[in-house]
Amino acid sequence: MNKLEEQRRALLKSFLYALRGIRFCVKNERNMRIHISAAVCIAAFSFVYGLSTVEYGMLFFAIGFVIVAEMFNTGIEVVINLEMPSYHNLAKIGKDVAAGAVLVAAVTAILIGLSLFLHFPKLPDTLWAILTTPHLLIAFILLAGAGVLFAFWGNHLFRQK
Ligand SMILES: Nc1ncnc2c1ncn2[C@@H]1O[C@H](COP(=O)(O)OP(=O)(O)OP(=O)(O)O)[C@@H](O)[C@H]1O
Repeated sequence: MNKLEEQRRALLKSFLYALRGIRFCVKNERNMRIHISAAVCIAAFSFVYGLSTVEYGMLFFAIGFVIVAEMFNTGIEVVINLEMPSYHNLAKIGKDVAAGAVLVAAVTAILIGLSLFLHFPKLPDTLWAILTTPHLLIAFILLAGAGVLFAFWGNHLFRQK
């Protein structure tokens, strides 16, 4: 195997490990699935609402920020559980700080969401348009229902090892 092929394989492997990490979080962390479901519903709403390119950038950054925070939290929890399965004050601080980071990210995302969507009369007009357009209403009800199912029972979609 030549050097280039070796590098290509190493790159592919690290990409697969990263995907495995994402899969672990989605499978094992209900909060992660709640974030994903909420993000999909908000993204769908934003397409009806209509945002500028910069606003879409802010929205997707806020979504990614929360998901990344949740993944770091999960990683820290796993390492603490490995190193300190019994009660320890430092383990408690570590987990509480990691959970605090997710809370900060979520509050930041909510503030960004409010600054993007809290515009009058655009917000009530969009909600009214969804409520009075049957295909949009059905699409959002199905999306919200699927989101709830995925958030609370989505772990069953994964093969149990
Ligand atoms: N080994 C430990 N020593 C001391 N306190 C701990 C320990 N493990 C957990 N805790 C405390 O219990 C809280 C909950 O921990 P847990 O591991 O159950 O995470 P969690 O809140 O269920 O996270 P998630 O819902 O994201 O999986 C922590 O924030 C921490 O305060």
